[in-house]
Amino acid sequence: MHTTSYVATVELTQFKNFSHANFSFSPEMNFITGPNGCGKTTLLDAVHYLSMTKSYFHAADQPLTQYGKNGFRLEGKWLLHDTEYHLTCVTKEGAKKEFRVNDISYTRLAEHIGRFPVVMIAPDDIQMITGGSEERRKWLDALISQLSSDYLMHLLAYQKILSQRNQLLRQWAEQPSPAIHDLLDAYDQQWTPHAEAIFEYRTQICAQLIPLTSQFYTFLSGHREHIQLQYQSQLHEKSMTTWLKDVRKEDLQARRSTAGIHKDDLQFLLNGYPVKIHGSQGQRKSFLLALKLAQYQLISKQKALTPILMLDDIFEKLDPRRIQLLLSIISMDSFGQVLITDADPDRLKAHLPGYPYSPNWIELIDPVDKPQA
Ligand SMILES: Nc1ncnc2c1ncn2[C@@H]1O[C@H](COP(=O)(O)OP(=O)(O)OP(=O)(O)O)[C@@H](O)[C@H]1O
Repeated sequence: MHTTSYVATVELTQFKNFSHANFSFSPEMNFITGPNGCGKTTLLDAVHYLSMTKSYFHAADQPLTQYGKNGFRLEGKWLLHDTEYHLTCVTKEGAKKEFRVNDISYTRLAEHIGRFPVVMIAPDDIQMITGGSEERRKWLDALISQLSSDYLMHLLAYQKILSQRNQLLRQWAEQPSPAIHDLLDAYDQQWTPHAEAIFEYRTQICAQLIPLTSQFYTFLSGHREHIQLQYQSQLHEKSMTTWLKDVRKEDLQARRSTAGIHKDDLQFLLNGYPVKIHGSQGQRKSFLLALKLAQYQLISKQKALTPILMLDDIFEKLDPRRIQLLLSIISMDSFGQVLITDADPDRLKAHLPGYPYSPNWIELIDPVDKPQA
């Protein structure tokens, strides 16, 4: 039996265009509409921030702080297993970010990740399909990190050693010394167990993710198209230890680490051809939706609770039939709270007759006293 995890209210202070605003949400479907630039995406990002301790769209906090201010505050009331949680985040220029749940701060922010799960789908996510392999690894890493703090720990350690190892290789190129081999041996000994653990996690997750994504895509295409996905990793061929021995010379020449799980990728095929090259815009978007819905189902299954699903302006380029099929998927019992933004309320209204719940509408207006840069 799944528990619904949902956000009941959020309060935003000095967060982008919101000087101060409160919002209440339904535990089921929420439609957020309003003209371009009124803050629909920002509202979803506030929910994401409270759930993941960071923005979905910006790596740093500074672009989120309202122009001319020196920090922002976000508060939210979450319901999880019928218990209320108050999440608060306060940022101030030059000070450490404060993050509290029911007035208790974390020693490490990473401890918060995965407690109040969310899945976001936004237009730029299409980069996962059309962009380089880093986009797909980032997505897979965020997914698995929500499921396992052990994975996140391995990933952070792996990345730290990768950057130190690359720095060492660059330094060696400037000042070669035979001591490099002992130093690399020491790094590699520490590095290998993290690589093997990450590979193991990715293999296990992909084994579940691949059939789920295929099912969602087949459904979204009205059973007319089929996809294939593949987890690609050098570690399928041989162990990390063997790779590191085999590429030592190459690493020294290239002045960077040429083998490891930072080279992994996911391959997406539609009817046997790379969707990145051959897929139409609607087909690529459907692929993205199928991946994210599979991500949702995985998190939901492993945590035995339904994450918050946020769809930011994703209907563009989808034909009405695919929109209807998508809405029918997310209105199934296996989905919990959904937050959808669209600048066009009529597009959402057009699909309401087939929708089982009466949604909560949040209509944002273009603020007259919009803060200026
Ligand atoms: N640091 C900031 N301080 C104040 N306002 C900001 C800041 N950064 C961005 N803005 C403004 O805040 C608004 C944020 O808009 P947001 O992207 O949330 O709108 P939206 O309703 O999703 O728009 P669209 O329909 O175009 O996607 C924009 O008007 C933007 O110019």
